[in-house]
Amino acid sequence: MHGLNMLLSGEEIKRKLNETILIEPFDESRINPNSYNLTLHHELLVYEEVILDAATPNRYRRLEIPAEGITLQPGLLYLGRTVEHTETKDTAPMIKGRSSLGRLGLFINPGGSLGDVGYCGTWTLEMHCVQPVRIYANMQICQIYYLQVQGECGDYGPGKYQNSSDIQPSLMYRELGGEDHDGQMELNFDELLHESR
Ligand SMILES: O=c1ccn([C@H]2C[C@H](O)[C@@H](COP(=O)(O)OP(=O)(O)OP(=O)(O)O)O2)c(=O)[nH]1
Repeated sequence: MHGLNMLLSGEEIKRKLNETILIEPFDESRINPNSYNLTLHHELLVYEEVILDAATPNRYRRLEIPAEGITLQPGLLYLGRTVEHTETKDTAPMIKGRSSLGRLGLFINPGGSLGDVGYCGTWTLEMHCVQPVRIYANMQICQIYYLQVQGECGDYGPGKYQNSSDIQPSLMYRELGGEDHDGQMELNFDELLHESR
């Protein structure tokens, strides 16, 4: 008989891999005693609004993390994503920023983020820092861990973030009656600058 809210060990994550847990790509060296380290994709989004409005799409700019890294600035929210696509069939996945980065004042999904049983996709990461801090693409940024769930779960299939493969800004506006069609506009300053030359 399993206890409530049991946390899967690293060994159990490996046993369930490709059965009820998918982590793609998977690297055995990133298994921890009771979690697995996920890595940072090379793109970030930063909102370009003076005030973020929960009820409408907000414009954003896309940044590429160069090989030499990028310095994050305090006072801005950076959205990133994991390189890895994950899926679970019968456990609730959670992600949590690594303590090694918390110790640099870089907060990733503060408080940890609870995923849904049945979520398939890459994870959108919410990051902000206390002091300017340099980060690099492909660094091991957060941990995913798995909780066993008591009782039946509904289907997350139609969830609004299901099958994310890009960084996904907030879709809260859909709940608040905001229009989809005026677009969560992506601002391509670099392209505009090129065109005006
Ligand atoms: O920081 C996070 C938290 C969650 N997720 C994924 C996994 C989760 O299963 C899904 C939905 O997350 P959550 O349930 O927290 O979002 P919501 O705002 O309640 O949306 P929904 O109504 O679709 O559940 O998004 C992320 O990518 N990043």
